[in-house]
Amino acid sequence: MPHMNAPMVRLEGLVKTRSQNESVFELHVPDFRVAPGSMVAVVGESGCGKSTLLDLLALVMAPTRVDRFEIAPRPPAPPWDAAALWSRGDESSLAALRREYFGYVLQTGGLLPFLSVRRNIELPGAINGGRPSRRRLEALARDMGLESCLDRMPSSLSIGQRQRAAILRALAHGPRLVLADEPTAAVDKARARTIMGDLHRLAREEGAAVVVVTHDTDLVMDRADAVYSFELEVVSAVATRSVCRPVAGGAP
Ligand SMILES: Nc1ncnc2c1ncn2[C@@H]1O[C@H](COP(=O)(O)OP(=O)(O)OP(=O)(O)O)[C@@H](O)[C@H]1O
Repeated sequence: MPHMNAPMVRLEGLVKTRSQNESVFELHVPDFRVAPGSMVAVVGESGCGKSTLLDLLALVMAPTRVDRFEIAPRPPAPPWDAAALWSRGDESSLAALRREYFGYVLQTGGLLPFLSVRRNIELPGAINGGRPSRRRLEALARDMGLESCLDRMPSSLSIGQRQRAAILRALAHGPRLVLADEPTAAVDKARARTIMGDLHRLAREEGAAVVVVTHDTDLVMDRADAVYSFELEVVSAVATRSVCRPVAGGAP
């Protein structure tokens, strides 16, 4: 079916300008795409614009300019025109898109310490009025090796287990786009590899698109379907420009 390879996220000609005191940072994203079932990694040195790009993709930060910004969570239904939603200031549609179709994995997991792992995983769905079925949740937990962890409190889990639980939480309500900000920052290299592998496999099985931001290029080079990086240019004493492009051989 032709729509199977249509990008879930398509970003073209984006510019985001951020200023702080007298310094100005300008991020350029000429062409960024993520296909369903694929994992795209965003790598680069500190300050190159990774979090800025993730915030733009998460629809929590408005682009300064953008030629095309489309999100197609349910092909063959036509994509949402995020550029038009931003230019109309349609916050409620942007919020609905985020709530219904997006999942997030944070650096340190972000599990609430006073709820069991199961309740943590059910929470986003409960807020949206649709918690995952017990069967789905337990099947996913089995798949992630977390069966025995569901009814425990996060503090009794290892850091690696907590991070896998956070991935499970992001995926349990069936998001179409998963945004992961340094999801392996808190674990050692061997665990980080396993977690990245799990994230990729689950995304593929679920047909979700994943964008993962990381400092660790080695970790994602042979795992991601595409890798984007940044060319940072100091324009003047106060201005920096960063251009986000696919790394050779990693174009989606
Ligand atoms: N709230 C803000 N207001 C203005 N400029 C900001 C703000 N936050 C970040 N910046 C600037 O935007 C640029 C990109 O920051 P960003 O956080 O996206 O980089 P990053 O690649 O995620 O860095 P790190 O790996 O250190 O988290 C930096 O020059 C930073 O100083």
